[in-house]
Amino acid sequence: MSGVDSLWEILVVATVVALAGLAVIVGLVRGGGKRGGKSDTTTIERPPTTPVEVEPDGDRPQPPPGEGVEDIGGGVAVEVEPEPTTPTLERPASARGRLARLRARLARSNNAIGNALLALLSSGGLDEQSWEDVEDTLLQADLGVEATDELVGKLRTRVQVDGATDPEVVKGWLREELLALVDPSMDRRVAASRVGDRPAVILVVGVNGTGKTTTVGKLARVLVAEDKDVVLGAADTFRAAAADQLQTWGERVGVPTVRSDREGADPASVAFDAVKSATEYEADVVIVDTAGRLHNKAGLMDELSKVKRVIEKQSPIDEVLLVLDATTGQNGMRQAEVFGEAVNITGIVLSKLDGTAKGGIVVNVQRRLGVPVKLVGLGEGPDDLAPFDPEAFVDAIIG
Ligand SMILES: Nc1nc2c(ncn2[C@@H]2O[C@H](COP(=O)(O)OP(=O)(O)OP(=O)(O)O)[C@@H](O)[C@H]2O)c(=O)[nH]1
Repeated sequence: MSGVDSLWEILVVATVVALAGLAVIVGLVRGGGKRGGKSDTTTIERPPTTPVEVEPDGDRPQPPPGEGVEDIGGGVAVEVEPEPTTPTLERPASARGRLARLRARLARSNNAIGNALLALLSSGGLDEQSWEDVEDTLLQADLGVEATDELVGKLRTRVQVDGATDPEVVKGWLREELLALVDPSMDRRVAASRVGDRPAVILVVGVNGTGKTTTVGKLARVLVAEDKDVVLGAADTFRAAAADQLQTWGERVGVPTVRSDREGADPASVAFDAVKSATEYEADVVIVDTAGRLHNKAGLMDELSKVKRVIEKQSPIDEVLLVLDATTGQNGMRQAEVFGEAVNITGIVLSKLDGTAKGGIVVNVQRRLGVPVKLVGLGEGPDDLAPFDPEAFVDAIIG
């Protein structure tokens, strides 16, 4: 064998060895983000760490369409490379006083109830027809038959005994009675603090399109504003974009998302991995988003029970939040009941309360389910989720 041949052989062997080594390194790096026994299905997506904090996008003007294209004259446009940007973190609005801040939105859609009631009650000499009108107004606001009867009964007694028609006095009664129905004594805290040596676990459920993913993203912001370490779990593996959507919410406030690489992956397995990662990460709380499901599809409700059971193999669940679209009325009540049977609901999130004059649903759903409304969604903006405050709510309704 010539010297040249053996040189070639050495070169070939060295190249093969180098390529094999490179392959091993790439494999290790890629595998680095995967977790536990289910490492082939989920990854934890950590957001970039960032030195700069900015206010949320919500109120910032968006770049005009066509930005990045520069007209260099003569009708010729060339693409301009965008300036490299430093990834930035948003600073979410503090949770305190959010409902007061959003009160105008609540009032805009629900003031009509208060105004109609006050007009009727202050009109003096209330006859049967007027009381029926009061009842209708309350029913239209989705207060429910039982609570409506109760409220009208109490107001009738007070009007009979006192006979007052002074609008301010009547307003005071209405405020008192509505507040009693909303029940300020209920514990509305969201369980989001570490329990012993483990993170709190929050599971978010509901039918399609009620606003679950949006709520999880907004809730993460509420908790980040309270300086909590949050991990998100994208167990909505049914809708392709849901995990991306959730991850984007997380990245905006520096929160990692545990998600599957594979569309249609087992949601229980992703939920399990999310809780596991949150434990390893020593997070304060993990919030698991689930796919929207119709309450009348038994298979899907079984799947949800399985997600719950599988998480519980690893950690107790501290909070199961049912997201209800406030505009769905009685159908929403039925959903609430069925979900309540499948998983033990501990709190309600009423989304889209900004677009409906049906604020009475707060009372109705609490009674039917026996669990408190803990959060309300009042818009599509990132900070349009507020802890539910009974007093601010009633004040917004009656003006
Ligand atoms: N006006 C208003 N819109 C909301 C609110 N919450 C959510 N939405 C909108 O509702 C739509 C559905 O929200 P998603 O979070 O994608 O709903 P989802 O329940 O996760 O959907 P599925 O996963 O398909 O079941 C989006 O357009 C949200 O912006 C709210 O409080 N007010």
